[in-house]
Amino acid sequence: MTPTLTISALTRRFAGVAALTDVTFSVAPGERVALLGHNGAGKSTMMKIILGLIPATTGQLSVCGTTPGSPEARRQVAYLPENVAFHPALTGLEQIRHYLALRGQPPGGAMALLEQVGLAPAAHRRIGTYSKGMRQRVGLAQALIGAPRLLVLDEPTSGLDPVSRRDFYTLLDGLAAQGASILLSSHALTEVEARTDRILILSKGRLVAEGSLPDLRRRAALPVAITIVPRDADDPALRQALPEATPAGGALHLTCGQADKLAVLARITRLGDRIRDIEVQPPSLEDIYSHFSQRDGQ
Ligand SMILES: Nc1ncnc2c1ncn2[C@@H]1O[C@H](COP(=O)(O)OP(=O)(O)OP(=O)(O)O)[C@@H](O)[C@H]1O
Repeated sequence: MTPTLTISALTRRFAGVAALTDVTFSVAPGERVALLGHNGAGKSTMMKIILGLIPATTGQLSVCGTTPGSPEARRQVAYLPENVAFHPALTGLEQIRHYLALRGQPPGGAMALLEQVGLAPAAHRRIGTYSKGMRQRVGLAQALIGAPRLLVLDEPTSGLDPVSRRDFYTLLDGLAAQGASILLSSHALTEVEARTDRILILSKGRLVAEGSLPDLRRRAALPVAITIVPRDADDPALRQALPEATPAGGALHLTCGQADKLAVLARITRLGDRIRDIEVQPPSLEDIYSHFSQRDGQ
C-alpha cells in the first residue's frame, strides 16, 4: 500500500537551532499515528513542513504522492490547530457553509459534515454558546471538507474532558476506518496509548523511538510491577516464596523483568488460596516515553 505520507532524512534548522534532525518515517492509509515529544521537540515544525507552510532545510517529503503545500497536496491534507477559533456570532451551520464556499464547494454539504461529527442537533446555535468540545468538532467538520486523505491534528483533545476526548477519538477511528491517515500530536500519553496504531517519539528534534506500543514496550524492556493481595499479610509462606517482595498497605509488591514474568507468576500461583488477588501492571506509555527520552539525555 502506498504511504500517504513519506518523510526521509528530514532536517530543519532555524538560525543555529536544529529543530529537526534526520527524521524518517511514513504513515500508511488508515493509520493513526501519534507524535509525542517534550516542549520544543519539533512537533509543530514537523507539522508546518508537512502542511507546506515552511520548507525543510534538507530531506525528502511526499504528501499524498505530491509536494507539501502544492495545490494537489492542499486539497488532500487537512489541519486542525490546537486552539480553533471561530466567529462566536455564527452558527455551526453558517461557519461550515462559509468554509465550503471558500473551498469552492456547494454549501449544501454543511449539514452532512456536522452530522458526521455529531453536531447536527446544535447546527443552528451560535458557536459562542458551544462548549470547547463542540468547537473542536466544528474544527474537525471544517477539516473534513473535501474528504482529506491525511489529517494533521495538533493536540486535538487538549482542554477536553474525558468523555469529549473519548468521543473525539471515536470520530477519528471512523475516519481511519474509511482510509484517512491521521497524524496527531499530544501530551496526553494515556489516551494515545489506547487510540493510535503507532507512536513516534521525538526528542530534541530526533526520532528516538517508533513503533506500536507493544513494540516499544518490548524494546524498552522495562520491569513489570506485580501486586499481590494475600489472605493473611503475616503469612510466613509468602515471605518464603517471594523473598524479593516488599510489603506495603496489606499487599506485597515486586517487580521483575519481562523475561522472568511467567516464572514469577508460577511461584505466585503455587501459593494457591493463600492469595486473595493479584494485579500485573506492564510499564505504561509514560514509563516508556521517559525511558526513550532519557536515553537521549533528557
Ligand atoms: N521560527 C522559529 N525560529 C527559531 N526557532 C524556532 C522557530 N520555530 C521553532 N523554533 C525552535 O525549534 C524547536 C522546535 O520547536 P517546535 O515548536 O517545533 O516544538 P514543539 O515540539 O511543537 O513544542 P511544543 O510542544 O512546546 O509546541 C524549538 O527549539 C523552537 O524554539
